[in-house]
Amino acid sequence: MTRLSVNINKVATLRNARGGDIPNVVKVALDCETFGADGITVHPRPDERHIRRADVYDLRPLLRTEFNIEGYPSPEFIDLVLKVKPHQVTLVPDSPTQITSNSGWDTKTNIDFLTDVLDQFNTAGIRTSVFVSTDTEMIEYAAKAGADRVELYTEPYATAFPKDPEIAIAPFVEAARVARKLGLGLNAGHDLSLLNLNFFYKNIPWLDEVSIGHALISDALYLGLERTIQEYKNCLR
Ligand SMILES: CC(=O)[C@@H](O)[C@H](O)COP(=O)(O)O
Ligand SMILES: NCC(=O)COP(=O)(O)O
Repeated sequence: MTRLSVNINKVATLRNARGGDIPNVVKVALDCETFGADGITVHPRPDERHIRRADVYDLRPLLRTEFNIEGYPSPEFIDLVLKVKPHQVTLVPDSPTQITSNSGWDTKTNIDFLTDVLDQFNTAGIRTSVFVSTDTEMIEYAAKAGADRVELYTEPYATAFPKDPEIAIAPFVEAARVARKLGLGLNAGHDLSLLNLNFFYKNIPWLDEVSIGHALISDALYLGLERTIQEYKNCLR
């Protein structure tokens, strides 16, 4: 079964636009779970432009499904994750000024850093995932660093999909096979949508989890949150 983790960053973006508590991020997360989400993902960024540190603490005791925290492993991020102890932490190589994640790790260059950080999370009993491109050497070094899983950065797939789905998926199938051979679990995310998700799943059915935010929350404006989550779940069958 491929799990759907709903990324609620964009719900916090909307909340922050007015400075109040509408929409309430915790309520939306709990509703996502009620509507069928298998997990909740947040990506607290240093400027707290969407998810705030306080949201992460508020969510932890109330969620009933898997909690995945993504982010760059700065000392502050590591401290937050070790205190909150989510089910999974996903390491992303973002600089503080980035608009959104736009690449996977260079796991070879950063092997010492990643090994040290992953060791801290593994010791704390938190499942670890490393955000990577489809470059198979990067996946091999993620395994060497001690990751439990890799998350494939799917923006290049989403961009190439409308023109030629077969060409778009090919490097992802190869990367997924390499990850499986290395004994790594497999996640995927970024720009997955109702348009491209089912084809991705059909080609890589051993995928453990997808985390989806931007397109899913946008679709919910038209379809409502409950129907949207059901439609995304239908893409994973
Ligand atoms: C790690 C990743 O793929 C990102 O998609 C991220 O979690 C989304 O972050 P923003 O919501 O800040 O664009
Ligand atoms: N890890 C990817 C994620 O959580 C959501 O990415 P997106 O759907 O907002 O592009």
